[in-house]
Amino acid sequence: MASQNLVFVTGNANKLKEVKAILSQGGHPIEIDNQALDLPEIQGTTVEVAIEKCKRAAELINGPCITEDTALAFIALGGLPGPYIKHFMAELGHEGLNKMLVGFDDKGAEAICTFAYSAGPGTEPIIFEGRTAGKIVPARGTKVFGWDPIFEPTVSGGQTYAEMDPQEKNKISHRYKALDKLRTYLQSHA
Ligand SMILES: O=c1nc[nH]c2c1ncn2[C@H]1C[C@H](O)[C@@H](COP(=O)(O)OP(=O)(O)OP(=O)(O)O)O1
Ligand SMILES: [Mg+2]
Repeated sequence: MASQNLVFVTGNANKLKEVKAILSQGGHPIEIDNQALDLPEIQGTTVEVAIEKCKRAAELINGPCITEDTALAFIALGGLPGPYIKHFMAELGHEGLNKMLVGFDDKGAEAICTFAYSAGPGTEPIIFEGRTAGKIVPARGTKVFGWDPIFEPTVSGGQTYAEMDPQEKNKISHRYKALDKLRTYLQSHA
């Protein structure tokens, strides 16, 4: 990156908080600015959604930027709701999301974070993906961020994301893993 700060285009305050926390750690902290735009999101794979969203963001702010898409993929449902989790979450809530899996033995799920970096309008965004495996459980913990209360990562010792200390979540999360790749890219292209 050049000397200018990176702009993270997101309307989600909780995402921004975690991204700032994760990128402030390590030897070379990366500072980011935020623009809270509600970008249109197409249907498709997590990568297709992420690429189109980032292209649109770069056009709107007319400069380099990053965007982020979060998906929650239920294994028994072939990866759905996936990138559509926001709408499923809004309509069904934690209880409804659990009920979607009632007929299935497999409660496995994967949290997927897809960052996209655009060097500016007209350039092809680059994708950085992070995945954390776990399962869907009845809600436990603080109801602060989305589906955190119903996602129990495999490596958390039985805690849901919402029961974990935020710093602990940020060490194993889908978002952390994607940002780790983005950080490596930005540092080697400084
Ligand atoms: O770590 C997380 N833990 C729990 N819930 C989460 C997490 N990360 C995103 N979420 C929720 C927010 C939204 O309901 C959906 C993703 O939708 P997504 O379009 O990527 O986010 P958004 O529209 O809120 O913000 P943005 O302006 O960056 O698109 O999953
Ligand atoms: Mg969104």
